[in-house]
Amino acid sequence: MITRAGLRVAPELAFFVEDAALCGTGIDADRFWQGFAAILADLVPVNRELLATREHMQRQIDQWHLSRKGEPHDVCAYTEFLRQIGYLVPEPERFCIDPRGVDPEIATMAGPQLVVPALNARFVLNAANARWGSLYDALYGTDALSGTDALSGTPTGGRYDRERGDQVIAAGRRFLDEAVPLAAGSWADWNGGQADLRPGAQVIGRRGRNLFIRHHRLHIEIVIDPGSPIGGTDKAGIADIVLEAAVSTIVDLEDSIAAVDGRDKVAAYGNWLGLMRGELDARFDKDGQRVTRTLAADRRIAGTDGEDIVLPGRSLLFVRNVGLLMTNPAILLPDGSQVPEGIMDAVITSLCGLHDLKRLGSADVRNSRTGSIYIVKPKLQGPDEACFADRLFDKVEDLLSLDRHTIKIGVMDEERRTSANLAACIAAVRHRIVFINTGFLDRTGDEIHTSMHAGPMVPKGEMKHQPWLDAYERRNVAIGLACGLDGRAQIGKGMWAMPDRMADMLEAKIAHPLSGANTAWVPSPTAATLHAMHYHQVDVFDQRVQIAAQPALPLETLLDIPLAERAFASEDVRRELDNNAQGILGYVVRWIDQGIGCSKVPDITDTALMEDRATLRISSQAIANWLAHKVCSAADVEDALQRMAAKVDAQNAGDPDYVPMAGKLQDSLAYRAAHDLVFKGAAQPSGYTEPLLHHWRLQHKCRNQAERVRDQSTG
Ligand SMILES: CC(=O)SCCNC(=O)CCNC(=O)[C@H](O)C(C)(C)COP(=O)(O)OP(=O)(O)OC[C@H]1O[C@@H](n2cnc3c(N)ncnc32)[C@H](O)[C@@H]1OP(=O)(O)O
Ligand SMILES: O=CC(=O)O
Ligand SMILES: [Mg+2]
Repeated sequence: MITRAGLRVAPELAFFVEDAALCGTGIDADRFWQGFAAILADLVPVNRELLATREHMQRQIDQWHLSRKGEPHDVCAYTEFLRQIGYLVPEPERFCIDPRGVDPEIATMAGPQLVVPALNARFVLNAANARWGSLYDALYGTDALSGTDALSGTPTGGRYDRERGDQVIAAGRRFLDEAVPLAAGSWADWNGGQADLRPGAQVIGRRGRNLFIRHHRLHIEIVIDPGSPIGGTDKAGIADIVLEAAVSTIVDLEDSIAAVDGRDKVAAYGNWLGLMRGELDARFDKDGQRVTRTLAADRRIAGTDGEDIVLPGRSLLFVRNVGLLMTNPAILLPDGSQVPEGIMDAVITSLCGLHDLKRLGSADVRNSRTGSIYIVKPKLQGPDEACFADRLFDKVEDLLSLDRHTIKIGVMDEERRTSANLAACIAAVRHRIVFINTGFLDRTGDEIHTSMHAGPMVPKGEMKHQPWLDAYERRNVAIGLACGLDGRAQIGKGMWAMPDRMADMLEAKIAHPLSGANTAWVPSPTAATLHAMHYHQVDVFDQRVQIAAQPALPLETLLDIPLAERAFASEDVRRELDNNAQGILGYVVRWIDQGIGCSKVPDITDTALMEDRATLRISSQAIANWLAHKVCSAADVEDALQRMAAKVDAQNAGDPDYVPMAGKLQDSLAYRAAHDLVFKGAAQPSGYTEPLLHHWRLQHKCRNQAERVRDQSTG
């Protein structure tokens, strides 16, 4: 560690800050470190107090339930109790948010939001470029059409399947007929000439022969290339239909990555800096070819009125910082304790954002056109924590000489205390808020943890149908609208966590724009392209007029605890335990052994599920809850973990880097991490998985390092 302004800083972080992030900003390194140290001196005690408040409230809630064991749940008394302990705060007076300089992608457009783990430059670049996506590729390469066209699954062979291709082309035409119909006739009969559209959509111009259409503020590019293999088979020469897709993207430093020390943090910050400078690139081999991926250029088109039009080539980028809980050894404070990671993230990701605002990198690539830095803040619990984030961002702005409220905040509504006090949370950041998003995965984990001692919860799969969840989703939109987010900020919905089930997504995820959300999360660029179709089917801004007129669901429904009001058959218990244990092990083994924070983990039926720390929180809390209420015994859980370790080993048999767990469970740090997550789950702060994951990942790094040293010394 090297010393800077009384802080001991990991050398790689100090060098990153001084040799890269500060370069060209005009901020002197000494001034930066002094300012950073002053922020820490001011805010670390507040951060700690807020965490202590969480613990104190949780203990009171636990006590409430324990002292009423066996009694029916009294919602009125419970709500009153939550008010008394300050868990519920008074509703603020009516107000309207007023962030300034918000990009249209956030304020006035409706479209998919992609999330991408920050540590993977190849994916990060792909995400930034996912503003435009080929509809033909998305329909051809997935199971998207299996519902309507009886296309079986995804294509297998490498050769073009003409029959499948024809069905994709027909589906593309159907989409155009529905979204942007011609004044007369069908797109299937269009010959490539002039396109007269029905009111609601406009042809805005051409790029070469390609036609650009605007509808619901989103663009569609009809690619005309009769010389291409696909265009050559088409009477209008249409080679593709390209949709404006991932309107915004979240570059994630939180639940989808494993960053436990200075080295990991610098890798993530480095990718964010590369994006903010417009200079990030990635070189890799794909299908036997060397590929260099860089950021896409904007699309310049000749407008129908003779003026040139520039359409953004890249998704508008947010960066998700971590929350208040974790500390990181990248910086040690004067008292020897670790830096709160969320404070470090705010300072350094904003410093990187300065490169975009000051245009210090590529001259052609810009993120925010309105001069904002967009930070997503996860897992905030209640208005005091939202206030804390506001204060932190004020201080970062002062450190970086930015105008007040340049740094915008996206508030994840994913903890129960935030959902229950959402208007007050929004009020606390009213001058800089640019989104609320229902992160239902974390929210489900918190639902279980908060009421851990109220009784056994319903199985994981039933959570989605519980009254609290409907109340949570609908109240979020209603409160967002009442606080003036319409036209000023995003109201967003959660992740589609089955990346390979695109037909199901097409059927289900239209519910998000229908609910009044102007964005919703998707796991991949392909999913973004397919989900973009929903925003052509639904005019979210019209939809909101009806939603705002509906009566709001009461707070009591939100606070309804999803208790299982029945006994479970032993085979149901076993199935649920197996399912959770398998998901936990499948995810954790990659996290601990390989540092992979988000992956497709096959579930017990071999359906690939996107697993991240939030889904792990649910599975581990679900088992911890059933253990606490003796729905299952410790022996049942041990048995499930052991059997599932063998199953996970088999599922990973093709991975050359995989180290099997079965047969040497106690030697496997990953297995021990999974074991702790369950058996120590009830005692984890807010049921979070980070403390144990970080602990075991650091152990793994130490073990690897020790082995390397031993190998070197033995020659
Ligand atoms: C609760 C929450 O917090 S949700 C938010 C956190 N979750 C996420 O961030 C999930 C983001 N998604 C992902 O990380 C990935 O899609 C995964 C891990 C789920 C699946 O990854 P893989 O198994 O590698 O996907 P798959 O093999 O189907 O596709 C890989 C291709 O798709 C691209 N891709 C997949 N996901 C993404 C993404 N999120 N962003 C950009 N590109 C992506 C890759 O770049 C790759 O293409 P390339 O070869 O041209 O580079
Ligand atoms: O962050 C998203 C969630 O669902 O949790
Ligand atoms: Mg979350």
